[in-house]
Order: sequence, then structure tokens, then C-alpha cells
Amino acid sequence: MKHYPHHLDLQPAMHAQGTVRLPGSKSISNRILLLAALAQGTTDIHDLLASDDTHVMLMALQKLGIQWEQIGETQQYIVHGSGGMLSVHQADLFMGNAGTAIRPLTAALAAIGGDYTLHGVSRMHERPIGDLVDALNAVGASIEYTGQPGYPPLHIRRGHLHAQRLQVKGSVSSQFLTALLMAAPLMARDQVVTIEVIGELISKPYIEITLNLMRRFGVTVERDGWQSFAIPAGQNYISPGSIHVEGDASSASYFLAAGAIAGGPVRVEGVGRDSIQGDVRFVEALERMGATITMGDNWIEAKSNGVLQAIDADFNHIPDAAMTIAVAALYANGPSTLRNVGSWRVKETDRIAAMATELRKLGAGVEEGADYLRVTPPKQIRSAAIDTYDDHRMAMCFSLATLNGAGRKGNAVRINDPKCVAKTFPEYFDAFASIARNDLF
Ligand SMILES: O=C(O)C1=C[C@@H](OP(=O)(O)O)[C@@H](O)[C@H](O)C1
Ligand SMILES: C=C(OP(=O)(O)O)C(=O)O
Repeated sequence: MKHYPHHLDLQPAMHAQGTVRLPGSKSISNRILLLAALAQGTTDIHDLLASDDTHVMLMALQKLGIQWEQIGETQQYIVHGSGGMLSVHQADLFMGNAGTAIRPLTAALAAIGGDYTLHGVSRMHERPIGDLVDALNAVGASIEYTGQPGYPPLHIRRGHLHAQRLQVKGSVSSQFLTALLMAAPLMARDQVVTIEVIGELISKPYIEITLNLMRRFGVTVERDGWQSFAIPAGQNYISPGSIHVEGDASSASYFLAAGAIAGGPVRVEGVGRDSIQGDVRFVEALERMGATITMGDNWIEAKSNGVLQAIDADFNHIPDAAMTIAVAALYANGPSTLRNVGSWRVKETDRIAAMATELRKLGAGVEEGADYLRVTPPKQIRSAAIDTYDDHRMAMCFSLATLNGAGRKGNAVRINDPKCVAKTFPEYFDAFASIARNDLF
């Protein structure tokens, strides 16, 4: 277990340069773990992410009777699939603050049936799950709230699913649709299952990850745009045998932004042109801000071209990586506006409020709306102690304020409670230190 201090003092850095090998994608890791557990056959997973979010998924699967082994100290795991039949019918599952664990598991366990309780850290109990529970209960699942209606903890009992046609709202989290899609083959084996999205769907590229991985496990989905998804009858998950987890594209954003702000080149290895993660499109935002991006099949590199250009854009498709843009905006030549990020309010913390408070400590002017943030860079970035709100991305993106950009000097930054990075990237600060340089070229 990595040891973290109570706070971390990061010194100003002259420039950013180097290469970082990325940890595995959280979104892909937790989807593959669940699909492998539900599949027929054994899955050999390479480069699984080692983090709090994958740990809670692995522990939950173990409690549910799924057998898996880690190969030595490596990130290779062997999962013995259950074929969708769990041997354990009663379990109490701790889900930490992992949306990618609790939401898909809720749907899968409701479809399989049994007596299960799911709960998490206190913030998890403030993160909505009502749209998913409503969608499942409407087709005969039996899910109750044991705390506040609409939020975990949940108690799932055996229901009587008649799930030919489900409807789900998509405006709060795309993870509800992901959860229903992944559970659909378990719901009605001899009938087509149709899932309709009611109203707007946010964070769309995450649905592409879901559909792509379902396909790798032998289940195809017929779709009508983002409106309706049909899972033809008679499909079961079948292990692909061996599967590799790409590097995490959201984790890549911090290093690529560092290269764009402070010289570069900074290269990340593990994601590239072939990625199935929507967050690789973060580089389009960096390009619009004036950075030069180069890409290979499995790497991306960013370097600066002088002062960053301010940006005004819709970030609904990359909500996680958008936080990195909010901090990069400190180095821009004018105010930047991040639009359509209302989902930030129901994530690890209220990210719009947290981001506004902490950016102001560094001297930025910040205007906060229900679903947007406007950041006016300060003349000079101030030293500050940044609170992280138990949000890994707050801790990671504020490290960028130490960098000397072409237009602005970074400053000393204290990161309070840095251990929250363990949610997705336990070694983040070591990786950041390896590219934040104080020597001259
Ligand atoms: O499906 C996924 O893997 C994720 C979907 C996104 O959530 P929302 O759909 O709630 O925006 C994203 O923020 C989260 O980190 C991971
Ligand atoms: C929103 C996030 O996580 P979760 O998967 O718990 O929703 C995140 O990692 O930024």
C-alpha cells in the first residue's frame, strides 16, 4: 500500500518534459471485470488498473463467489466466468465511491436476483442512482432504498423481471444506460430486450466503451442513434480468452496539459489513435488552445507553442478530462468557458463549486453557473493550499498550477489530502514529478 502524507508541497517547475506510461483505464477495467465474471469461460486480463475503484469491484465479485487470481504482483488477472449464474445469493457489498462498480452491479444483481445490499463511502450515498432503480423496478425488479430515496445504500431482492422494454433517463449519468446495457443479456434470454433513453443523454462516448466491450464478449447491440438500443435474444457473454486494458485517457490529460502549458514534449504511452475511450478527444481541446499534438497507435505527445489560447466550448462529451482544461485555463490569454458540465455537481464532489473555490485561491476570477464555469486567468498565479474534497481529479489537475507556462509563472502549490488519487491513479504524484522539471533543457 502506498504511503501518502497529510499534504504534499509541490514546488514551481520550469518546464514539463518526459514520457509517462499510463495506468489502465478505470472505465475499461471495471467493465471488463464484470463482463468476465458474467461470461462463460476464463478471461485473462492484462494491465488491469490497480486502484480503489477496481479494488472494490474485485472484492465485490469475490464476495459474490466469482473466482479470480492475480498473477504474482503483476496487473494480470485471471477471472473464471460464472456464465451469469452466481453461487452466492446473499451478500453485503462495499462499493467505495466507484460509480463504475455500483451502477452496473446494481443492474446485474437485480437481473440475476438474490438478496444483496450495496453501499459505499458517505459521498456515494449522495450520488444519485434513482433513474437506474426506477428503470429496473418498472420492469419487475425489487430494489429498495435503505437510506435516502434516490441514493445508495440499496437492498436488492429477487424480483420477477419482464424486461422486454426498459426506459431510462440519460441526463444525470450515462452509467445508468451502461448498467442496463451490460445487464440486458441476463434479463430475458429468449426475447429481445429494448432500452429506450428518455430525454437527453450525457457523456455519450462512455456508451461507446460499453458497446465495444460487450461486443468483445460476444454480445451485439442494435441501435437507433442514442435513442434506442436493442439486445437481440439468445445472446450470452462469452470470454474473448485474453483481453488487454488500454491506458487511462482521463489520466493522460494531466500530462498532456503539462506539455501544452510548459514546453514539452510530454508523451503518454498506453493510449493513442486506436483508443476506444472518448477522453482521447481531450487533445482536440488542447489543439484549439494552440498546443501541438502528435499521435501514434499507442501514444500521444503534447508540446507548447507559446501562450495558450482561451477556449469557449461544450465539454459534455469529456466531463472528466474537462477538469484539466479548467486548470490549464489559468495559462490562457483570456477567459475560458467550459459549458454543459452540469454532471460535475453529482460526481466525487460538487466539482463546479470545488473548482471555483480552489481556482480563486490561485488568483483566478471564476464565474460559476448551474452547468458551466468561466475562468479568467490571474496576472500571476498565487501560492495556495488546495483542498481536494476527496476527489482524485481535484488533486491531480491542481498539480498543473506549479508549471511555468509561456505566458505565466506557476507557483508553489500545497495539495491537501493527496491520498484521494488512489481512486484511479495511486502513483500520480510520482508520475507528475518525473515530467515536472527544474533543470534547463
Ligand atoms: O461509464 C463510465 O466509465 C464513466 C462515465 C462518466 O460518468 P457520467 O456518465 O456520470 O458522466 C465519467 O464521468 C466516469 O468517470 C466514468
Ligand atoms: C466521475 C468519476 O468517477 P465514477 O466512475 O465514480 O463516476 C471520475 O472518475 O471522475
